[in-house]
Amino acid sequence: MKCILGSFLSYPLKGTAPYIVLILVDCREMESIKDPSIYRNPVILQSEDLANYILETSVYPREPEPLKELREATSNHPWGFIATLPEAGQLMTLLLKLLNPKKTIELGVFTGYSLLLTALNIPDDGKITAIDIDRKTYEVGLPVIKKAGVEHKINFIESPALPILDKLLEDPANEGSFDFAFIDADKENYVNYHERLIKLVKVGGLLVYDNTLWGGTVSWPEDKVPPNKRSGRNAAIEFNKKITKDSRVEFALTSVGDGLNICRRVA
Ligand SMILES: C[S@@+](CC[C@H](N)C(=O)[O-])C[C@H]1O[C@@H](n2cnc3c(N)ncnc32)[C@H](O)[C@@H]1O
Ligand SMILES: O=c1cc(-c2ccc(O)cc2)oc2c(O)c(O)ccc12
Repeated sequence: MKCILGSFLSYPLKGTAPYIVLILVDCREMESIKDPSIYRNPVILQSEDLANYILETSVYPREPEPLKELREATSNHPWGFIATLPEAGQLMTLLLKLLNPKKTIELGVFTGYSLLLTALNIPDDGKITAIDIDRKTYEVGLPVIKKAGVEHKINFIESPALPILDKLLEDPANEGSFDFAFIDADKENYVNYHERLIKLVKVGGLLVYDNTLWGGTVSWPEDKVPPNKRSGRNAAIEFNKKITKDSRVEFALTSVGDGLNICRRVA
């Protein structure tokens, strides 16, 4: 279906009647033009060129081969754009190297980019509890995870995350037992995840939340945000507000990728 992108009056020949020229585009393209999320980091960074500069000079050249392979396998998936961005992955890798966690948890696996990078950066006897409602997407990346020799570190659980966190909290031995948590599932539940994870992650451990700037829309007036982006934008605003007031963490709301809110449990 075609949509009207623009129009103008044309006078082809002197003395002839003017006619209206309509500029038609495919409606899906029109949707993209109105929706800045098709551009990587459209508002968070100054420009698309700057995002590409970071990727081409610093991220892609140092991206480990298995992650590149998994990212390429994901690019064919219709929902490929929701995967954790490689520049966010690079910062996570650095955090993992600094923290050296043994026991981690991930909410929102999709095809496994953040999961694989975590598995590559914890010790051989390290363990990741990885939770997602959809095992099929995990299976897209699983051959790459197996080839990288890190599947034994992963306990994949196909389930909504909240009941699994509640189940973990039924056993007091799990309290303060995780070194690192990465949260990238449904954004509307971030505040609920935080209340559980703050008890599961030890003092000194990290909780890293993705998409906390939601394409830059957190700073837009709500009526300027496309309706399909409002729920994520409002969830990110509510979550960031909660973290700012939460004395149990020190944190940095960073503009890497789609906005990583990096929290360290201090109490
Ligand atoms: C943005 S993707 C995760 C991207 C992933 N971290 C990566 O590196 O590619 C979000 C994932 O959260 C999952 N999800 C959505 N709601 C969920 C829930 N309530 N509990 C667990 N997973 C959920 C979706 O199935 C999807 O795979
Ligand atoms: O456009 C999205 C959507 C999601 C999303 C939506 C609903 C869920 O239950 C989970 C995730 O996540 C995204 C994401 O993590 C991202 O980095 C970019 C875009 C989206």
